[in-house]
Order: sequence, then structure tokens, then C-alpha cells
Amino acid sequence: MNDHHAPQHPADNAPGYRAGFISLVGRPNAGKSTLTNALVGTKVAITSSKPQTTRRVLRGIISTEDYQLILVDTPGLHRPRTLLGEKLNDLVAETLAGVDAVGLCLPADETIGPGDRFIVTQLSYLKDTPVIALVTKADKVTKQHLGEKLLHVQALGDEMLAEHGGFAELVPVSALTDFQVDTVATVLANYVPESPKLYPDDELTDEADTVMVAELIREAALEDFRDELPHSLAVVVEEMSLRERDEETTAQHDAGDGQRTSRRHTKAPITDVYAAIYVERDSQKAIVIGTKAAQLRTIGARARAEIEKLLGTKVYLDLRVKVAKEWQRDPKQMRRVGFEDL
Ligand SMILES: Nc1nc2c(ncn2[C@@H]2O[C@H](COP(=O)(O)OP(=O)(O)OP(=O)(O)O)[C@@H](O)[C@H]2O)c(=O)[nH]1
Repeated sequence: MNDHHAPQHPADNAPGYRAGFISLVGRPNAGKSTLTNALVGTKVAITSSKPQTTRRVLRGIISTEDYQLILVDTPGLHRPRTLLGEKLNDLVAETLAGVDAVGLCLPADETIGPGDRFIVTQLSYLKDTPVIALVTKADKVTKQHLGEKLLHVQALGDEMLAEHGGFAELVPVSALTDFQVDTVATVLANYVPESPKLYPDDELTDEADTVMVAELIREAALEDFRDELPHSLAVVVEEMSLRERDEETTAQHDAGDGQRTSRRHTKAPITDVYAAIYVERDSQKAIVIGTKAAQLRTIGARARAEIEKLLGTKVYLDLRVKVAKEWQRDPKQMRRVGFEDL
């Protein structure tokens, strides 16, 4: 019999459908956020050329006809330096305990260093969780170099994850040139259990919008000050609400006996966002505000454009700059700047 039908896929809740949690880990700047974005196809995590911008566990969801992967983008795992660093590592450990598989990002253009080995040591404690090595930024090296890198990565897995039998898989990928991004998704999908969909399709991220909005503001604020304010800037969205705004449009037209003006009232949704940018020192506050508040206006305009894209409505953004001294080292201040969930 000739079958003209498209290949059958298991229905979302039918046997054969797979769904589960995946965590991408790797040292700062390894390309985790960029890969998450490429996999999910929307801007859910914030990328930057400076390490450690990802402070939150941001989740992106890949939904296909065969599987659903919920990606947990962990902060750069590193040796604890400040309290914030320690909390980040706790958070990473907690996040990893509940996932079905871990994707370890190792940049193709950098040699394996103590930072990578530190992370692999952490991963070796995770029993029964397969670790898939993702050799990121493959576009940055030659084929030959990539081949050598893959051998080094394999040796690393054999040595440090001996009890796991090494890395479960090795996949070179470039999020930038879209090389093997789909392959990464299908490989990861092999390691999640049979399960119905865990999230509805239209839910690209289950992270509260306020957290994403805060990240966008933080990114906008850091854009000009990566060196001056590396980790001393936090953003809290204090209030966010949607309202209908009356929009009055006026049109001039020629009514034969002269110009007439007609007015039309329409309702347009607008999101009001009240947010605070926290810095550690008065001097930093002055930098962020700038002369005659010019810098703050630039940050606001930049952030507003991104937030409008994210939310799909017009946005009214009210930004305040506040000082929370040494907040990175003080648990009370950390709670104040939105780390109460840690
Ligand atoms: N050429 C190239 N550059 C990449 C690729 N993926 C990421 N990058 C760059 O590498 C840098 C770090 O990428 P991120 O995705 O922010 O890295 P991360 O691991 O999330 O970093 P943290 O948030 O610090 O943990 C950025 O400048 C990216 O543009 C890639 O596939 N190719």
C-alpha cells in the first residue's frame, strides 16, 4: 500500500513522546546562554562578552512533535569568591540534582583548564545523570583543531567520569553559525524519559516575565560599563502591570468645504514597569545616572525597546538608581536585590 501521509509522530501524550529537564553547564563564557538561545530560538537568557552575566536559572523550552526539552541555563560555575559566588555554586548544585541530563559546554577555541576540571569534578558526584560534552564555538577553529579538541574532551571524560563510562556523547556545535544546533537537541532528547509534554507549547519560558525584564534592564545598564561595574549591579522589578491606554489619533482630511480634523479613540495595551537599579557605591550611582541623567535615559530607552519586543506591548519604564552597599557580601542586601529565592 502506498502511504502518502506525512510520517506519524507520537501525540503529545502518546507513548514514545519524551520530555524532561536538561542543564547546560560550563565555565563562564563557555557559550551556554548563546546555545540556549539558539536551541530555543528566542531571547531567554542574556549573553555578553563578559563572564558571569547569567545570575538566574533561566529556562527555555524546545517543543517538537517528538520531544520537549526544558533547558535550565545555570550561572557560570566557578570557585566561590564572594558570598554571591558561593550561593551561585549552591544554586548550580541544586539545579543539577533535578535534571535528566547535563550538557557540558567546552569552547573549541580554548584548552581544557582547571575551571573545566572543577566542573567535571562536580558532575562526577551526580550519580545516574548522563553528561553530554558539547564542544561549543566550533566555528572558531579549523576542522583539524576541532578533531584534536574532541579527542582531548573524550580523554577528559574517560579520566574524570570513569564511573559514568566517560561522556555519554560528544557533539561539536556552533550556535553562531547554526552548525549542529538541531543535532544537539536530538542528542539531548535521547536522554530524557518517555513522558507527556510538561509545558504547553506557547510557553517558551516559564521564568516570570519580571525576571526577564530585570535581566534586560541589567543588560542595558551594563552595556556601557562592563569594566566599571562588572558584578556590582543588580536590577529589581518592583512593579509591573498591564493597562489599556486610550490612544487618540487625529487625522486631517479635506471635507470639500475645508479642512476637517477627525479624532479616533482606540485602546492600546501598555505595560507599566517600575524598576530599581542597585549599585554598591554613590560613585557608581553617579556613573549610571550620568550628567543631567543622560546615561539613565539612554539605559531606559535601550531597555524599553528590548522589553517591548519581549512583551509585545508598549512599555512605560520608570527607572530609579539606588545604592545597596556591598550587596554581594551581605545576605540581607542580597534578599533586597531579589535573591530571596537563593
Ligand atoms: N564564534 C562564536 N562565539 C560564540 C559562540 N557561542 C557563544 N559565543 C560568544 O562567546 C561569548 C560568551 O557566550 P555566552 O553565551 O554569554 O557564554 P555563557 O557560558 O552563557 O557565559 P556566562 O553567562 O558568563 O556563564 C559571547 O561573546 C558569545 O558571543 C559560537 O558558537 N561561536
